[in-house]
Amino acid sequence: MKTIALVAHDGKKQALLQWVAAHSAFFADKALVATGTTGKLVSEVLEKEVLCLASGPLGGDQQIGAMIAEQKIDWLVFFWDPLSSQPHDPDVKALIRLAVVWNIPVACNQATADFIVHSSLYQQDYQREVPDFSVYQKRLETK
Ligand SMILES: O=C(CO)COP(=O)(O)O
Repeated sequence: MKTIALVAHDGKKQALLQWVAAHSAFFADKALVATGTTGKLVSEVLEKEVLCLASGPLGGDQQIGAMIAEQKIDWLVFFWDPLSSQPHDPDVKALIRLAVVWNIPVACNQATADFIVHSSLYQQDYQREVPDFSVYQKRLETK
């Protein structure tokens, strides 16, 4: 079963909930993980169990990042708010960075999230690339 992580900043929660509700059938056979407040709301909307981690500002983004590094998350939907500053901005960046490092699909807006849901590529068994850390090592050696 695929595991999807869902996260939304306050200014984007309504957009995420509307998107989730519009795709409720898609989520029927998916395991869901989310930051605290997002997870509670998604669970109410979908009437489905969601693993709710800590709230974002209290470490929830970092917890999801750790799960990505442990290869427990198949894709990330993160509706971050580009119009408000966040006290935990370093955590937000770190989460997006880990999604890129581990090459999981990451959607930061509804258009991209729709593409992922409808992607035929995603219907196939998605082959996750293991990051090549030798690149980082070489960079360190040339410093
Ligand atoms: O702040 C968040 C992500 O950076 C979201 O946290 P909540 O889901 O707890 O509101």
